[in-house]
Amino acid sequence: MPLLETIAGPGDLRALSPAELDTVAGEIRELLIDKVTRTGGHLGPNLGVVELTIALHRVFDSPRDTLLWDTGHQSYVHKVLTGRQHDFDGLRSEGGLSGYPSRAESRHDVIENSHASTALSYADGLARARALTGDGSRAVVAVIGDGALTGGLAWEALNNLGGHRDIPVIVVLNDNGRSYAPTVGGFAAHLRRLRDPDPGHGNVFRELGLGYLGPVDGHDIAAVEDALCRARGTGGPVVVHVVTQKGRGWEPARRNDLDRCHVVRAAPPPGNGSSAPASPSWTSVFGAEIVRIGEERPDVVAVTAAMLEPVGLLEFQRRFPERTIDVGIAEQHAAASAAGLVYGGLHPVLAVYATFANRAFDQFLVDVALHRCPVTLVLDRAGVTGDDGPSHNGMWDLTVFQAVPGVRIAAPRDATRLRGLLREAVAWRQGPTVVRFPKGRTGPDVPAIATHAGMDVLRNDPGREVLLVAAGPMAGLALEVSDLLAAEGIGSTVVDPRWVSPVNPELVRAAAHFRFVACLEDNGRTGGIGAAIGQALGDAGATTPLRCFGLPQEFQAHGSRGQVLARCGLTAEQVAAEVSDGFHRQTTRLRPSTSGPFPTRTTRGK
Ligand SMILES: Cc1ncc(C[n+]2csc(CCOP(=O)(O)OP(=O)(O)O)c2C)c(N)n1
Ligand SMILES: CC(=O)[C@@H](O)[C@H](O)COP(=O)(O)O
Ligand SMILES: [Mg+2]
Repeated sequence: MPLLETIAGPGDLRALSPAELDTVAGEIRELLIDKVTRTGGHLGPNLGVVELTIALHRVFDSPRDTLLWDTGHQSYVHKVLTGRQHDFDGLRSEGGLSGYPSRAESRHDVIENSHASTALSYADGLARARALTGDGSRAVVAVIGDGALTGGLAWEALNNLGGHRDIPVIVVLNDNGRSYAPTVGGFAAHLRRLRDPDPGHGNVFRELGLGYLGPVDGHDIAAVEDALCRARGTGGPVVVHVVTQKGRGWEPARRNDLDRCHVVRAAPPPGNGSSAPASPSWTSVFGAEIVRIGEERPDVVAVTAAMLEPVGLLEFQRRFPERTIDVGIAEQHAAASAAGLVYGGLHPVLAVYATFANRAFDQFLVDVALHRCPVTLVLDRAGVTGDDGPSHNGMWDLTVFQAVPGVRIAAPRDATRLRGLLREAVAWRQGPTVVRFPKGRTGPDVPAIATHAGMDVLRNDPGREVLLVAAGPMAGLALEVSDLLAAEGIGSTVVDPRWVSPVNPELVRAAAHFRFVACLEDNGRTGGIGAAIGQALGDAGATTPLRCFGLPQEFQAHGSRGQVLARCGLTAEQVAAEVSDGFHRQTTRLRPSTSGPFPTRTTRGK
């Protein structure tokens, strides 16, 4: 029986000999490689923290002591050691193991979100609380990667931690030299020097008021344990600099110089050798078009926040290395520096995942939009992403960026529209633009039968019964809904605004002529496109009822994109049923009625 089978919880690690610990480490790697290559997930990062996590759980007594994982994508080993080793067949599947820490799964888990650079702030707050409540004997340990440490929020926390030398926090810097690609910037260079110790090493942290221990070989369990015990003994804020190898122990990762298998995709289900040629990914369509634009526009520069390949900028960097900027995991800096790039005469195209743009809202608002900077923000993974869990869904960008004065937001419905709208966005010099598209493949093009005032008409019903407004790739869903409505005798017109914000006044004018309007979007309903259209209809004095179909303003547990959309009522059948019901109720309301909704006279005695 594998020795790992005897590990029901962290306490079982403490009785093992060094040789047995090495055996357990090997068995964990085998488990992760076997399971994650099938389910998909963050295999590289987790193979790099096997020994580190074993050492952490031997030195600290979780959950009495608290282990915080920054970004959380590297917490699989932690899950294996805290009673969940048999749950990995369901990793990232609906109802199965989350790809990130989850309080619902275990009392050993704390930070559930997947947004980088927040754990040190959590640790600072928790340690202060423990000091104030007399709970200071419970250790607070935060594991943060060298990539996450390029995020500004982490330095805000370090500044605070260094300012309170009597509050113990153990910062475990998991330094594998990479985000996806090798980490960038001056601090990354400093870490590289630290990895080759010299007399002056660790002084940055000491200057900041934190202790420094390291560099420690992160694959030597005894050495890591010794450093963690010494760190605990300092009684104050201290950094334990652990040097690890991302993807350690797996040959495909060792050979992968792009990202050490940061994320591996789920193996295709058996017998799924689909013959139909897959359509291109949204990301690849963007990546190819921005290169063509780069050839025509020497003022266009591409900016990434440590995700060059994931956002499709690898070829742009190969072609225009001097016009490609990787700022590290620093979306706020990216947005503010984009304003500087504009002031210097350039047109930045900042490509990030939609959910990560949330943290750059203020810079986009007052550094970019206030100055009417022509920055183009390209939001990949806009809408439901699904298996990466609630903090990864791109369900806030339309809400957040519609609030920015002067911004224009485009939502392409297919590859052809993405190419065209990206060009329109980069050609727009009067202010910021946003182009958003989802994760996955574009699917076939959805042709327009007509265009009107910049909008594409995809289906036209002269009866003016129902108007379906589809934002971006919801066009496909809208056409399916239209078919279902037609089957029950309800005519519908389908329109793709292309530029979804600000609301096209021609859309408002046309909508007022229909008996029922429905808007379909892959964003939260609060402050979404539907809400904006409703506001515009009201402002225009139109009385046409509007139904907004979007994501409920809730955190959506992980699952496939299709499962989450169905959970949110965004299937053709669900939408068509609601539209039909609303339409018929409206029709009933429109019939001349003998009595309004309120009694015409007070009935005596009742
Ligand atoms: C705010 C934010 N931006 C981008 C990402 C995407 N992302 C996830 S992990 C990662 C790299 C993290 O590198 P590091 O912290 O060194 O951890 P490692 O994977 O090397 O263990 C990035 C950029 C994110 N999760 N959060
Ligand atoms: C942890 C993190 O934020 C990224 O690694 C993200 O999970 C990648 O998402 P995709 O798999 O959609 O590229
Ligand atoms: Mg790293």
